[in-house]
Amino acid sequence: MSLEKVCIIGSGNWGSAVAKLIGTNTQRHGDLFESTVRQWVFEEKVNGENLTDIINREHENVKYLQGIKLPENIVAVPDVVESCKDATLVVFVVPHQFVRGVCEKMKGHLAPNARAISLIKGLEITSSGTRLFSEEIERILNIPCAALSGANIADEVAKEKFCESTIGCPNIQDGQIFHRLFDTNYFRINVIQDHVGVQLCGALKNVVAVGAGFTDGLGYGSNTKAAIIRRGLMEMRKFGQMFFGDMVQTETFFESCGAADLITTCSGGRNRKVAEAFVTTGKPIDVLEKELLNGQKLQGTLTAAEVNEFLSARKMVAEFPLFHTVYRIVYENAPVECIVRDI
Ligand SMILES: NC(=O)c1ccc[n+]([C@@H]2O[C@H](COP(=O)([O-])OP(=O)(O)OC[C@H]3O[C@@H](n4cnc5c(N)ncnc54)[C@H](O)[C@@H]3O)[C@@H](O)[C@H]2O)c1
Ligand SMILES: O=P(O)(O)OC[C@H](O)CO
Repeated sequence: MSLEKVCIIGSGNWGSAVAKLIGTNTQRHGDLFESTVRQWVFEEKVNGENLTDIINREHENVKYLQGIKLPENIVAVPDVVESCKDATLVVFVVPHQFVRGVCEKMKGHLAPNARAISLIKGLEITSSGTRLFSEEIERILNIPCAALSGANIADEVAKEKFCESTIGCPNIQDGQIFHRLFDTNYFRINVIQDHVGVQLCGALKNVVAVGAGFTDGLGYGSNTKAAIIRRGLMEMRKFGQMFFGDMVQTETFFESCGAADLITTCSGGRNRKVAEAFVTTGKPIDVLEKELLNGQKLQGTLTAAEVNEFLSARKMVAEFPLFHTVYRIVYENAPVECIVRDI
């Protein structure tokens, strides 16, 4: 049996933490994976030097995951085609707004038996419909795509603080391979078959996190946060039931990708942090994203707009008061107090 050749598409905060996991596991499971893992890095200058050169020399992504050493078998590559050439396992971990452009460039360069896994927390949503990123990747690259999502703040995972994560993979054999690619004693994976539910949870929790950040900005306490989390969970499940029907299992909301991710993202995530600052400083979201995140990308406000466009087109915003209120506060100058008054 030939060894799986892994590539990672993306190198932000999560992409870098995941590179550490994957680099360790490809060395540990030499019976299954080639050791060398190429990682596509969106090239940029850091102190006048290419980020890829720094990563390959220092074995550290000094911009997106400072202070964490990456295994030496992780090789940063600035050209996306070169990074994915003949890969059999492709890990997608880019902010959701960049997925389509990157996939288009990769067409025709993967191994014929390639499979992918999406770690992206977002949905491709327009007024005409909603598409999961696994579907988008399958459509463009014509390969099957699983999903991984969980209560996983990148900095904590990189510091090896115990957590869990969920892989949704319809193909049981591929699920076992992805399990070996990601699972460690501090990053425990549960594999389920519901890759649709896993991705819905990962995308929609970001909108809830923005709402939770608003309540922090208002100085409300844990009880309010718990109410936002509970309402958010209900709307996430309702969204799944209404638009994906039997493809989403209720049990998935009890996995790490569901309730657990809501708790962590509403406590320690970037969406929460920027939303809190939106209330306390009065600055626009895009300004705060630049000031507070050092190049990292906010997903929740964009997803709030996309979800709202989708629901509006179906005249269904009233059925999702939390999602709609987050949208109104960010994009329509609704008073931030609406986050409790209108849900
Ligand atoms: N950071 C976390 O804790 C975390 C945890 C779990 C899941 N996620 C999800 O993982 C996905 C990736 O997030 P991240 O945290 O790795 O990224 P990030 O927000 O930290 O970094 C942004 C990345 O986008 C790249 N970029 C900037 N402009 C680009 C362009 N025009 N084209 C392509 N790439 C460009 C940057 O180089 C950088 O690598 C997101 O969907 C996120 O929700 C993040
Ligand atoms: O920092 P956030 O808000 O993008 O959330 C990070 C992870 O998704 C938490 O699991």
